[in-house]
Amino acid sequence: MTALIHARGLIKRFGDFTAVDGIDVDVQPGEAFGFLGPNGAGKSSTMRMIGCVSPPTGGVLRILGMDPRRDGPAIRARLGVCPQLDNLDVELTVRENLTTYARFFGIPRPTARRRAAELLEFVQLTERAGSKVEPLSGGMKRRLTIARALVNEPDLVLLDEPTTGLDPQARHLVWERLFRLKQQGVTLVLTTHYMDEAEQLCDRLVVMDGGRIVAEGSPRALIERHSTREVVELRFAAEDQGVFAGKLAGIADRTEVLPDRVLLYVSDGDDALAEVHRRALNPASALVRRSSLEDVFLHLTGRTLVD
Ligand SMILES: Nc1ncnc2c1ncn2[C@@H]1O[C@H](COP(=O)(O)OP(=O)(O)OP(=O)(O)O)[C@@H](O)[C@H]1O
Repeated sequence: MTALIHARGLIKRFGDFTAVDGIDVDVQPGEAFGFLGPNGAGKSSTMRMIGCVSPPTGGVLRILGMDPRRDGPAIRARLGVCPQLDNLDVELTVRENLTTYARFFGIPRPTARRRAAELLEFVQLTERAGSKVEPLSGGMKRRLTIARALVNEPDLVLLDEPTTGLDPQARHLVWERLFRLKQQGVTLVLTTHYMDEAEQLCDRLVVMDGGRIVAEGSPRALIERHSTREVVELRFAAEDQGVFAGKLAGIADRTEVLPDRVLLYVSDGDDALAEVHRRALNPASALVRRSSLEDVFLHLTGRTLVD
């Protein structure tokens, strides 16, 4: 099977600054693939190269088997792009945003109208079809941007931080729609700094930090490889944090002391918490949870994903 995205040693520099530092990526048809990393990791710079709007400084990049340096327009015609900031046309109605965009791809008017109706139904905006974009909520605008990205029936959909800035309810609605697309076999490539988004949506992902890929795999495989089954999160009064952290030795496979909490990486959280209590340490709060991609990131980089 030919990879829809094939990158080897891909580099993006801005002057002396290297934003993407030699990454290797392959995305197969039907996959939901993610770039997970904190702000500044190089995710958007990578997406912009994949979207053929920013030329690579070095390395190999093939999109849909073509070379962005040579075949940019042909590639772009087969991509659906949902940029980080909504760039909808506020002068137009919701429906017109789709039909006008369809015209850029040379889609005949009747087809554009039919497709717009289907897509508005899909993103649950049919009732707003005739209204202007401005009064829509952030979640509605994002859903419209996703609908717009689907107008040309793309082979590959690129989503740059699809739920950044949305409230939890709006995020879930976007996730639900993206999940539907994934089920339909649409290839999705997304960037995110939300580990729950990556866990929910991505079949496979790369963790990026400082322009490099620091780990690659399915969310489950990454957690199994780089974390323990459970985590105990302990919070102590600020003045006690250092003292207590010293008394936790030997309880966990690994202990992380963060400014606001101590994390114990263990196979059995309840056992570990019982031992904390046996040592007469009284945290202000204690939580046992499963390991997440946040823990993977912390382990690999020594930093939290969202600061
Ligand atoms: N046009 C540019 N000129 C100079 N530096 C840039 C440019 N675009 C991005 N950068 C820098 O490259 C680095 C990576 O940026 P990028 O936007 O790719 O990161 P990101 O992982 O997508 O983070 P974010 O979530 O903030 O978008 C950052 O340090 C950024 O300041």
